[in-house]
Amino acid sequence: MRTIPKGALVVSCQARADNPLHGPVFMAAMARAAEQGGAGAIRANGPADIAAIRAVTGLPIVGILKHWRDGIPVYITPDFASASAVAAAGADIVAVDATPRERGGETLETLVRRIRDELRKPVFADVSTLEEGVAADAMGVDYIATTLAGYTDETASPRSAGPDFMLVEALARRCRAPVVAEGRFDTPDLAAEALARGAHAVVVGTMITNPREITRRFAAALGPAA
Ligand SMILES: CC(=O)N[C@H](C=O)[C@@H](O)[C@H](O)[C@H](O)COP(=O)(O)O
Repeated sequence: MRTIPKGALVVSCQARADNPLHGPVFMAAMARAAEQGGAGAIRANGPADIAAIRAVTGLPIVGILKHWRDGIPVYITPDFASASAVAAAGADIVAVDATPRERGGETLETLVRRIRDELRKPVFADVSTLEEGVAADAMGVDYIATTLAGYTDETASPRSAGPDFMLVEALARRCRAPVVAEGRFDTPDLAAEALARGAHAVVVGTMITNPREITRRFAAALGPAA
């Protein structure tokens, strides 16, 4: 069974439908580039991308299925059907939103149990607070990640510009499961600092796999061209 190695850089290869790099061909190429650059695992969204990435790499894949529904805040692998699709596509580990928000399906506890017992996959819990991480830990998840810090009503204001190091540290102190730092790790130094503060691994998405957003940041820094 593939697991996330200690100290690994996990590269998130995701591109939404409005992104010119959307689609399995581009995401598989991103994953190959990430592997060649030294990634220890890949995070990917949706069965098509996951299957294409599975075909080109032996790295562990943390799979999710983003599913937006009107009026329901939880969109990262919200239910067992999504988790099953992610596992069937070849993910080694299934990541789920582990906040206590309305999820429009089975309870988080049931979802975690079914992924472990029926799909026989480790569960990667995306949380936004220490309390959520501690609760997920008690449910027996295999990894706890800071993915949603800054993206829930409770944590969005004020959303810090950088990563939530306080949460990484607090989770690492309190939880049995390894803690993965994720969200706004925009420089190599920030990623290295996460490990020093107790993270088991670090997920980096935007700053490695989203050239449109990287370009925006450079363009904004330069200001309008004459
Ligand atoms: C909040 C949410 O939906 N996060 C998503 C989770 O899969 C992705 O859109 C992020 O890119 C990923 O977490 C990596 O973070 P960053 O791109 O900041 O390095």
